[in-house]
Parts: sequence; C-alpha cells; structure tokens
Amino acid sequence: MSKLRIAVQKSGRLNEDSMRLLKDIGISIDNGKDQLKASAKGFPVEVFYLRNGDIPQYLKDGVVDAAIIGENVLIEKGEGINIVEKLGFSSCRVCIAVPKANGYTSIKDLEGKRIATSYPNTVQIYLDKNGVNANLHIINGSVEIAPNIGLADAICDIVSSGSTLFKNNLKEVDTILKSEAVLAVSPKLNKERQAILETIQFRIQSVLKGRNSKYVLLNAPNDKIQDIISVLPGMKSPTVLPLAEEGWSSVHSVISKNEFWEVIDELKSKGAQGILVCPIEKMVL
Ligand SMILES: Nc1ncnc2c1ncn2[C@@H]1O[C@H](COP(=O)(O)OP(=O)(O)OP(=O)(O)O)[C@@H](O)[C@H]1O
Ligand SMILES: O=P(O)(O)OC[C@H]1O[C@H](OP(=O)(O)OP(=O)(O)O)[C@H](O)[C@@H]1O
Ligand SMILES: [Mg+2]
Repeated sequence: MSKLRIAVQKSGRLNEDSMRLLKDIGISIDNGKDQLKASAKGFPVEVFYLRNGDIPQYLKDGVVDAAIIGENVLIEKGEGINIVEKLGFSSCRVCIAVPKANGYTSIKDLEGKRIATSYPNTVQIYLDKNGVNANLHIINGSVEIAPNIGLADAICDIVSSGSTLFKNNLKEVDTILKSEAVLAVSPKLNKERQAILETIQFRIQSVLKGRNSKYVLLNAPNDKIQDIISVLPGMKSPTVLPLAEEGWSSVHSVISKNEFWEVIDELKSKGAQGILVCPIEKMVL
C-alpha cells in the first residue's frame, strides 16, 4: 500500500508544533530526528525531516506529497503549491523596517535605496506594485544587523514580537504579508495518496476545532436557565441536566476560545455558579 510522504522542518521554529500536531492526529513516529525519514506506526505515512526553505522545491518535484511549512516561504518560492489547511501556530509577518531615526513616510522613500532581505521575491513584487526601484541585498540570516553595519538602508524580514527589531534599533514601517504554519500539498499528488491526505485533513480539523474551543459546565437555579442558555451556542444546543438539589440544573456547552471571557462574564451576571472550564482534545462535528 502506498504511503503519504509528509515533510516537516528538521529543526527550528516549526518543528516542535509540527510534531505535536502529528502526534495529536494519531501519527506517532518511533525513531528520532537524527533519521531524515521515518515511518508512522499504524498509519500509511512517512515523515521527512527537511529544511523549511527547501520544502517548496520538494513539493514542486513531487518528492514529498505534503508538508507543514511557513506560509511566508510558500509565498516566496512556492508557486503552484496549494495550501489546504492553516494550522494556527508560528504566526508572524513579513515587514519592512528602517532605523528608528529614519523619518520614513511611505514605501516611495525606499526609491534607490538598499534593502537587505531573505525574501527577495516577496519584496520585489511589493516594490513593483508600488512602482519603487530599490537594490536588494540577499542574506540568509541575521538580516536585522544589516543597517547597523552599513550594508543596507532598510530590511525586509520576519517579525513576531518585534523584539529583534527593537534590539537592533529598527522600526517596523510596512507589513507586506501575514503568515502562519500551513499544510501544503504537492501539485503531483496522486489519487491514492489524496485519500490518505483527506483522512489527515479531517483529523487536523478535529484537533484545531478542539484547540479553539472550551467545554464549560455550570450550575444555575431553574428560573435562570433560559436566560443562561441564550448566551451559550453549544455544538447543537446546550445540555441541561437536573441537579440532585431540587430547583437547580447543570448546563454543559462548548464556547469558542475567542469569545471566552466575554461569555463567562455574561454567564456570571445571569446567575451561573460553579463554572468549570475544560480543554477539548478533539471535536468531530
Ligand atoms: N520569530 C518568529 N515567530 C513566529 N514564527 C516565526 C518566527 N520566525 C520564523 N517563523 C516562522 O517559522 C518558519 C521557520 O523559521 P526558522 O527560523 O525556524 O527556519 P528558517 O531558518 O527560516 O528555515 P530552515 O528550516 O530552512 O533553516 C518561518 O518560515 C516562519 O514561517
Ligand atoms: O519579532 P521577533 O519575535 O523578535 O522575531 C523575529 C525574528 O525571528 C526570526 O529569527 P530566528 O530567531 O528564527 O533566527 P534565524 O534568523 O536564525 O532564523 C526572524 O528572522 C527575526 O529575526
Ligand atoms: Mg528564523
């Protein structure tokens, strides 16, 4: 039987969360990272440990069928590769930054200037769109140091917390794109492996829905129940069960992590007591 070949980053920012996601969807791997290729136990998948930056070419060539990769890398060099799931980790943005003292007003200020970057295609497309001519200086790491050593007037690199820019006396002036880890697929994927991929996608969706939701249990007097369930969507509708104590009920429901605190405040103000909040491992709708 054919196996789906999935690439993950060998080491770096994406590795740990990628391996955790694979584990959460039931793909466990015996051998360690020193192996560049490993088979999953009890599931038709082979995992390849590769450099994030090399993965787009492997996908294009069909050497691997799917990959967990930073969206920014696909935008830079992943033409023709489809993203099938956004995975909700390694969020960052690709930004233009200049020295703090620079009185930057718009991208036009970079006309004729030198920009250091590891993302030349992304920057060039952005400059072309804005009708700006600049000289790109391609470096693979520590891009933020370039203005300080006189190598460039501006940089274009990944920003997350902003602390690397801050430490290097730079300020973010333009965001070119936002990125997160994604599941990407080779244009050469065959039918048999497509079916394995669909099983994986279904499992990933169940895990991500679980991660984005909380299970809530609370107690309330029966005369407050209608008011309380009006703010609780649940998967279908909330579960209401009688408590041993006469006149009281327990309500169970699922809340989205994004609106969690607002809903909790509202539940309290409507008379909910003993509110318990539990993580959800997986959610199959
Ligand atoms: N500071 C950050 N915060 C959040 N996500 C980040 C950050 N830096 C990078 N990323 C994301 O993680 C991906 C991998 O970054 P990392 O620095 O680990 O590898 P790399 O050096 O770009 O790649 P390679 O595996 O080819 O050596 C990036 O492409 C980006 O999507
Ligand atoms: O906004 P921040 O939270 O400071 O993160 C941004 C920094 O993180 C990444 O570098 P990384 O640490 O991955 O080092 P690298 O250049 O060796 O890849 C990126 O290239 C920035 O330098
Ligand atoms: Mg990095």
